[in-house]
Amino acid sequence: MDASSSPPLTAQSTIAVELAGITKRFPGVVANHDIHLTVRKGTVHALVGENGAGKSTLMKILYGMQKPDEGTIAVDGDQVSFHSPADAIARGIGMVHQHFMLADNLTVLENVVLGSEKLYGIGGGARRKIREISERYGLGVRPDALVEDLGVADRQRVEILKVLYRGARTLILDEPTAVLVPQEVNALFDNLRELKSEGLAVIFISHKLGEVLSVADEITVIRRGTTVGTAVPSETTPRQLAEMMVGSELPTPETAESTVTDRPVIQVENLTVYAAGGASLGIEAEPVAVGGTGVTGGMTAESAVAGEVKRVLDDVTFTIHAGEVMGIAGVEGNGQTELIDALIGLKSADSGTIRFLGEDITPWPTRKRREQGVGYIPEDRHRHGLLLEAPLWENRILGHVTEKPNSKGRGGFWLDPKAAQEDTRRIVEAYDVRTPGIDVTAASLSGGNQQKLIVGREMSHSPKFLIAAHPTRGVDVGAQAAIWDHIREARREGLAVLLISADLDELIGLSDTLRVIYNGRLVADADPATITPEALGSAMTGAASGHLEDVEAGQEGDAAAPEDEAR
Ligand SMILES: Nc1ncnc2c1ncn2[C@@H]1O[C@H](COP(=O)(O)OP(=O)(O)OP(=O)(O)O)[C@@H](O)[C@H]1O
Repeated sequence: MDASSSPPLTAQSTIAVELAGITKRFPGVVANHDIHLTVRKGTVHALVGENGAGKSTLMKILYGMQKPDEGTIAVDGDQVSFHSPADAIARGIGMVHQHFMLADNLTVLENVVLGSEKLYGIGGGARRKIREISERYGLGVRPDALVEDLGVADRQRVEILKVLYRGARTLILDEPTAVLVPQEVNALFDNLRELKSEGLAVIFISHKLGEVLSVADEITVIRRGTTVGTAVPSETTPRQLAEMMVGSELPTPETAESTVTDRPVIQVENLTVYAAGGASLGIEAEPVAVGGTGVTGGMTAESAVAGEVKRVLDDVTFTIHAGEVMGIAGVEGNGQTELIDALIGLKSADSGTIRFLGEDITPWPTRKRREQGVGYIPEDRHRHGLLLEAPLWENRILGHVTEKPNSKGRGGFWLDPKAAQEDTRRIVEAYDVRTPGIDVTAASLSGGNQQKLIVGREMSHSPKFLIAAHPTRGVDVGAQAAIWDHIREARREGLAVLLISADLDELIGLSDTLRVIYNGRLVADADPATITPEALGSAMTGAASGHLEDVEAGQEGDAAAPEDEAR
């Protein structure tokens, strides 16, 4: 900054937030040790570091969710002491969490005013304010839209608007791009630039180092709980940034050779699932009585009148062979969740069949599928992957209580806590789960380390078919490479994988075959060796179908690849 510019800005007046000497201890862990962070107004300040480095803890301290053991916080030059998020909000600090906190069945306006009714009321005043903020920062938020009808990117904009409505001048965004496709990431970055130009400060946490370098003005690197330096984006590469994070040179990732065989492991034919409640993809549908109850209670094909009920999965056919990773690209909400649920048995097929190693498993319950070798890395690790309040080793057993020990002596731990504890120690070691021990609760692990534990657990059972939903979401670059290596190693031994990921680099890097899902249908396929993230991203919005290389060459196809094609 040019200090002689007029009117002169004192250093203090340009600083939004200053954290000094922050230390925070948990039993067995020093999460933050003497951390210093200065965030200037009108900038995007990125915070990067390995899983468990202490980023979230630091942000929870700034947002009043946790109290530091030592250190000071200054906002706009004033020393503050926060006892709750309400205190932080009152001083203009806002946080957009990775897991959105909106009520689906309420409108945008209702969600925004909830808890802040005193600010602008609940009617015309609130609506006017929402419109004003939306226009000012280019958020494109409609106050009367129902949140459940909104896609992920729109929900995120509502969350951002919500904190701006409460008067935030410093916004903390915790891994905001993890759930977005490239086009949506660009739109978010445009929004952030608008916020900057109005003098707001944004603290941006991300593991995607390329994005960090493109959007940040300043970068602070945290390693093992302490600040190790700052980086200037124009003079830094993603690799250099990663090396600052880990404190050593990164190994060059191995290149993957194809291991695809011609032995089908999973064969899905004409799989169709109807929306239980109608318009889950945001398309109008007639209400239809749902047959059955509980999680497997989808309606029967007979009860659904064609054309009236939305097919959330529409005539889906594919085969995955031993040694093959099949990636599915798609904007969230296009049938991925239903496909996963149908494969693991949480949702019943309304028509079509699922074969596993030649056997028709369509009527099988989840437990039987799991016992026979279907591994499952769920989309929502908190809801389906972990018992947050249970110790790590009990989480090791979760979902595998009925299994007999396999040839490697793993599994069947229900009556054998010692074996579970031993295997948990092995996973902690093999997957580099950063934890003081295996008796701490899953809740006390950092997000990325929770993910590593789940992946380790599922891989331990030597699955024959792995459903992997966002297997490296929230995981740092080093741990991502390690998880890929584990999956590739199992693939070499014949594992078949269905990979669903919002990370297009991961889809392209790990898959042997690629499909695009749109509106519940597999509309396109691509060769991971040649496709670009941009072309894939564009097909995900429904802009292209058929074989994507053909589309680029101007010969649009109309169907997915032949189902038994092996590479
Ligand atoms: N409530 C808690 N109780 C005990 N330990 C905790 C608690 N919260 C965090 N920790 C520990 O503090 C350390 C820092 O965790 P933190 O969540 O801040 O990391 P992070 O940098 O945000 O990681 P990630 O990238 O995986 O989200 C970790 O070792 C974690 O296990």
